[in-house]
Amino acid sequence: MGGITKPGKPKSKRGTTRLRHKIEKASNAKQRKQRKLAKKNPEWRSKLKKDPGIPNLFPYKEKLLHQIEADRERRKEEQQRRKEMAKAAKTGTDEKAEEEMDADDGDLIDFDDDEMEGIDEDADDVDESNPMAALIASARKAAAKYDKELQSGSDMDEDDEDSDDDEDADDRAGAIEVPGGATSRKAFDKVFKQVVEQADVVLYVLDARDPEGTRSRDVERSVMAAASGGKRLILILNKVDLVPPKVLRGWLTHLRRYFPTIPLRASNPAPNAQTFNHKDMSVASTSAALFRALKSFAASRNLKRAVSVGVIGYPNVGKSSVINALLSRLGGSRGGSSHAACPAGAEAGVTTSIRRVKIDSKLTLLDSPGIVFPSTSDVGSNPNAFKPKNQIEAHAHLVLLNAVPPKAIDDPIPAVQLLLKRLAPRQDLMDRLAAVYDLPPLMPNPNTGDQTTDFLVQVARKRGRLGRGGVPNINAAAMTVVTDWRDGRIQGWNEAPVLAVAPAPVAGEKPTESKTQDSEAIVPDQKEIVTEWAKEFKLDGLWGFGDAEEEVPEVEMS
Ligand SMILES: Nc1nc2c(ncn2[C@@H]2O[C@H](COP(=O)(O)OP(=O)(O)OP(=O)(O)O)[C@@H](O)[C@H]2O)c(=O)[nH]1
Repeated sequence: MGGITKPGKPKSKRGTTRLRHKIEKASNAKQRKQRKLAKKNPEWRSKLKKDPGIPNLFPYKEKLLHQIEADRERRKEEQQRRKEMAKAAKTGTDEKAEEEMDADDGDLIDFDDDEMEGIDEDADDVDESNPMAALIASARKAAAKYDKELQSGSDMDEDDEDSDDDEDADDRAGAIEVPGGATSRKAFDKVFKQVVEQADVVLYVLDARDPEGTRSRDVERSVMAAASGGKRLILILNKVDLVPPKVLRGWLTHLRRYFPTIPLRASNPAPNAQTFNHKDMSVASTSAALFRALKSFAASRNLKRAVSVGVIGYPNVGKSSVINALLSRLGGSRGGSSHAACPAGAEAGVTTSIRRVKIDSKLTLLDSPGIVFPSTSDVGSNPNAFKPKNQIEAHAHLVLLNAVPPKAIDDPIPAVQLLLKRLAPRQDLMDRLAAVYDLPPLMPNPNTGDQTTDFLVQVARKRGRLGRGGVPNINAAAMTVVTDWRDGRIQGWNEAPVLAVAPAPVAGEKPTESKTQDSEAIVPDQKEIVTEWAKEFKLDGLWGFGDAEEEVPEVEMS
């Protein structure tokens, strides 16, 4: 036996190379075809989209599951009822049932709306077998709708220049790192120094919502150091549309104890901002008043050269808007953004980085604003400044002053906490805040006394700031709140400090005012200086601005 093979039989079972290749080719072709078919098959996609559900660690899981379950039950009951009524109507035995069914249809729509918290009627389109997915989808739709609304609002803005400004502001804000120590700080400080040095009139822009918070005594001192040389400092109380007239009056009275102060609306508000209707305080009229004051000053100086005007202030108070408002008064050429091409009237031969725009033969505008960065020494020297408890609160305060660029805000939650703390004593403002997000009245948590987390969870759900598995992303919600605050969609302001009045006026005598609360006066004769300067700027007409008793008008949505 062993080893002998019969002649004529093949030695091995191995096929020919040609056959092997043929089989390989056919197999590859078959696999290719299967892959192609699988791609076309819709099941393939839906398999991948498996909902991961709510993570166990999510603190509101129970609540959410309950809600989903109740939702499902009610929907089932409604469906059952509709079925029965449809059956009755079909048999024609009960006409009433048909009517009822019609009415019920309306109810059902209402019910769906309620359940989806009024987010979107289209939410019904999504897969009903997965309520969690439906909830997330509808919330996302609401977020998209809201973002679109904001977008179209800014597109519809009458003044294109404003939206350009916003972009510019964002760009520039992005360039600035957190105030206090970035490399770009040096460049900004240099511009600030140049503006103060070169300007005859320094316009110090303050935010009307928190004038003392955006006011630096150090800056005022540095400008005043050059006052004997004829430099003037004027306070510009900007964004007056974001505070009620009574609050504005209080601040004008307070600030005019230090420097001549001019109220201003430098720009139109952001879309959906909640503004107040002030008599005679439009963008055009207030910027015209400022322009007139500057022209009066230039005329009173009667110099051979033009008087130069510089603008300084905290980030985001509206410095560029003030420059643009003044530039827009140039005949024909719309100021546009501060980065617009230098108008033809610009003086040649300027060696610094600051451009000068010639407004007329007597007036020149330095068209780069000087940014004032908040400093801790201000808090010490300003008796009216907010005193933060710790580092976190100090940062939150800066965020609420809009002095921190959005990219540099790592944790916006403390800012929302501080905002709620400030608004809490004013029930009307708390109610308006709830209304902004379409929430029920805001209540402090009975256990912690704090409502920040509860509030942010609700905002996240309303605005579709949801993470994986529909978990509310409270960080993103907090950022939304911070942006809404920055753009005036959330109302809030500080009231001016009340001046102490001597207790018992002698009969027949006028009550005498005691010293201002600011014990450290900038110069001894502040009152005299303010009066003298006001004359140079012919502010007498403006002096009574806002003094007349006025009713606080209704809030107006822009
Ligand atoms: N409601 C309201 N918003 C204003 C007013 N003036 C300016 N703004 C808005 O405030 C935001 C900041 O304005 P900017 O002029 O860019 O402020 P800025 O001080 O130059 O800002 P930075 O360049 O970041 O320092 C913009 O969204 C403006 O539209 C105003 O009078 N009322």
